[in-house]
This record gives sequence, C-alpha cells and structure tokens, in this order.
Amino acid sequence: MTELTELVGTWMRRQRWYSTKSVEPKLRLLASFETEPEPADAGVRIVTHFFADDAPRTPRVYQVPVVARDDRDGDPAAFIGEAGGRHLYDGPAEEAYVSALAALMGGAARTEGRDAHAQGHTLGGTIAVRSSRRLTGEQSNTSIVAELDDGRLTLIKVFRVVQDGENPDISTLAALTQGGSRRTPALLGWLSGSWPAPSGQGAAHGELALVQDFVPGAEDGWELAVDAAERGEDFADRAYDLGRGTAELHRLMASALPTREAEQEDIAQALDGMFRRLTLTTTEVPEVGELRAGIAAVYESAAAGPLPTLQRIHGDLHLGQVLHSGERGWQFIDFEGEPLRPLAERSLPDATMRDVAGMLRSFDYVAGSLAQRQPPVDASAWAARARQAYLDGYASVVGTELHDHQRLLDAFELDKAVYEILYEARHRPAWIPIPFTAVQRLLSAQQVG
Ligand SMILES: Nc1ncnc2c1ncn2[C@@H]1O[C@H](COP(=O)(O)OP(=O)(O)O)[C@@H](O)[C@H]1O
Ligand SMILES: O=P(O)(O)O[C@H]1O[C@H](CO)[C@@H](O[C@H]2O[C@H](CO)[C@@H](O)[C@H](O)[C@H]2O)[C@H](O)[C@H]1O
Repeated sequence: MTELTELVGTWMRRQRWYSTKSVEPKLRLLASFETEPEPADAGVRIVTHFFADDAPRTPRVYQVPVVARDDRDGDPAAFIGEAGGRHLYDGPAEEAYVSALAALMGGAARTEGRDAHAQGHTLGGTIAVRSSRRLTGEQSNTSIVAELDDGRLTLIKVFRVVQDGENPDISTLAALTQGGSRRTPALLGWLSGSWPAPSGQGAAHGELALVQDFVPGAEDGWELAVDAAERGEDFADRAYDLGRGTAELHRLMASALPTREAEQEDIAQALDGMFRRLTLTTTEVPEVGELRAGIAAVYESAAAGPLPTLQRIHGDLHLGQVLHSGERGWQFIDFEGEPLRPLAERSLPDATMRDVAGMLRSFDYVAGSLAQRQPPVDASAWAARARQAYLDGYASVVGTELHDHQRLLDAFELDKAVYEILYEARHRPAWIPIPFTAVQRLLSAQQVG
C-alpha cells in the first residue's frame, strides 16, 4: 500500500482541493471500500480510499475515489500513476465511478470493505447516469455534471475533505427541497459513509457526496458582478433582487428548520467566537493587532442591542455562492458553511444578519479586486450602490429587522472581514489588503457615525 500512498500524496499536492497548500502531505491509508462497476467490467476496479493527512496541526481525512484500469484509456489529465500493474485515475473523471456512485446514492448498489462503508439516501427513486463530465476550476470539492437516464441534468458534488458529523450542505438542502424551495436547486440524494477516525479511536460518520438539480444556463454571481462593475454597469436591480431572494431564503429556512429566540448567553457565545477569531487572525497576521481595540469596541456594543431570533442560515454567503438564471432568478448553492469553522458549529441556529454581512462584504470584494487590476478600476461607487440596493431588497421582505439589529450587523461585517484576512493569509496572500482596508474603513465609519 505504500506505493499507492506515495502516488496519491504526490498527486494530491497539485490538486486545488488539497487544503493545506503550505505543507507537503503526510498520508496514512485508513481504509477503503470497493464498488462494482455498472455494467460489470473485469478491466476496471473502483476503490474509494480514506487517507489521513498528518501534515496539518489537526489531521484531515481525504476521500480519494480511484478507478484502476487495465488499459490506459482514462483521461490523461486525471492520471494519478501506475500501481500493481494497473493505471490509476481520479474517480470523478471516469464514467464508471460516476455511474457506480449514482447507483450507490440511489440505493441500487452496495460497497464492499472491512473498515469503510457507504450508504445511499434519496428523496426520490433510483439515480442512473447516462453521461457525465467533471468540472474543473477553483473549487474545494469536485463537481460533476451528470445527465440521468430520464434526461434530467444534475450536479454531483464529491466531498474531498470528509468530516465526522452532520454536513449542512446536505441537511439544509434536504429540508429546503422537502419544503418546496424555489430559491435552491432540488436535492435528489446523497451518500453517507463511515471510516476509521484518524486518532485510531472508533469510527467517523459523515457525508461523502450529493446529487442535486443542475441549474441550466446559470451565471456565477461573482463573475456577473465583476463584469458589471468593470464595465461601470449598474447592478442595483440585480442587487435588490438578490437582497429579496436572501430574505426569502431565510424565511424558507425558518419554516423548514428549527428556530428559537436568542438569549443573552447566545450573544456571549457569539462574541466569544468573534474574539477567538480575532486572536487567531492576529497571530497569523500581526498587523491586525493595531486594530484590535477598535474592533473589540464594535463587538461589545453589539452585545447591548436587542436579541435576534436564531435559525438555520447559509453560513458563508457571498457572490460566489449564488447563480443567476434567466428562468429561476437568483439561486443559492453551497450550504457547507465557512470551511475554517468546525463542522459541529455550522448547523447551529444563527442570526440571519451573519449572511447579510457576508454578502455586503462580497460587494466590497468586487471593488477590492478591481482596484488591484493594472491599471486599477475604481468601482467604489458601484459597490456602495449595490450594497444599498441589496439592503433595500432585503428590507422589502423583512421590514425593519436589519435596522433594529444594526449594531449586530456591523459586528458581523467586521467579524467576516477578520475571517477573510485569515482566509486570504492562508490561500491568497495578495488579497489580504481587500479585507484589511475594509476593517480600517468599517472602524472609521463607526467613529464618524
Ligand atoms: N446546482 C448547480 N447548477 C449549476 N451549477 C452549479 C450548481 N451547483 C454548483 N454549480 C457550479 O459549480 C461550482 C462549485 O459549486 P460549489 O457548491 O460552490 O462547490 P464548492 O463547495 O467546491 O465551492 C459553482 O461555482 C457553480 O458554478
Ligand atoms: O467558496 P468557499 O466556500 O470555498 O468560501 C471560501 O472561499 C471564498 C473565496 O473564493 C471566500 O470568499 C471571499 O472571496 C470572494 C471572492 O473570491 C468574495 O466574494 C467573498 O466576499 C470573500 O469572503 C470565503 O470567505 C471562503 O469561506
């Protein structure tokens, strides 16, 4: 197995989804399960491996589905290497794997393995794939566009880092689908699994993949916004609709999933979380330390305001998590929450203002990224207008809610920008100035206001 582990380690280092870019992977094979190819094919083996990576401070577990072929007919871009006389390919690029995965999700197939297993769940019937295409791009998971036997177009998402516990990407989307949501693509099914915990203590249980409707002809919200800002095209109507859509999504979530009134203790916990983030960010980006007193004052003042109702929220809302379709308007995707936040926290009822703050930050990111172009593009007025239109659209559904919780919204916006400084420090250091200058600006607006 060392041969396989070495091959996968070298290959994984180059993958976008390898989550700790600054270190070399230190892999340990935990367990594997096998799935029968459908239709049967003696020249193909489909094996899903679970590797612990001991390189980061807290070990991470990766799901690595591999198709081992007797021939070399796989996609060269998905070639992992040669082991045991077979040619190994990244599973999601191979139709054999995608068909087997769909059969598993639809309950029409089983896995074989000693210490790792998987179990399908559907909200409809069986799921049979006619053809598939792996998407490439800047993603933390691997997505595949698959056409089903009945012609339905779907998007299959294979989680790469797998975690013990409930993944809100599935629990939120399942509840919204069952509640008849028109703001999200419908969930058809998913695969959950178990594998040995990397600590060696017992088994971990979590989600491995999901299949949802593909939104045809949809444009990515981030690209749409950057294009508009670059051309100086007004985005106010789109932003207003996005604000309305966000509020509608929140209403749907509140009716499909538990809600409760916040207590002072919840606010204390939220503040505690914000301060922990601030400390962690300051450790990695010491310049943030100079702003700490001002940030702390905004956090403290939020605690004195009225208490919000808590409910399921998106958790990492930004323009890259929305699609715009001519037919269906704004659609919300990727309910996984912030990747830097522990999984157990991500399904807890939270304040809707956290999502609103996330989207406000995203309009600022559009301007921030254009300011970094050569020559720079000044989109600050564009962003200010989009921001106001978004807030107006949100308020058109919820009335004075945001106004009543303005200080909490301010604190969430700052907290998000602090999170972004940490995220950028780890993934895109050249972009640190975008959230950093935002923190400075948000603080000086507080002093004026
Ligand atoms: N249901 C869908 N229909 C059409 N395109 C989608 C759909 N879901 C995701 N996408 C596309 O796939 C990309 C990655 O999806 P996302 O859920 O954000 O994955 P990740 O967790 O890897 O960030 C999105 O930016 C979007 O362009
Ligand atoms: O999309 P993910 O769930 O992986 O979210 C993470 O990555 C995002 C970057 O792609 C990051 O978002 C930040 O950059 C966006 C532009 O690329 C911008 O629209 C967002 O406002 C900004 O926060 C997100 O924070 C992170 O969790």
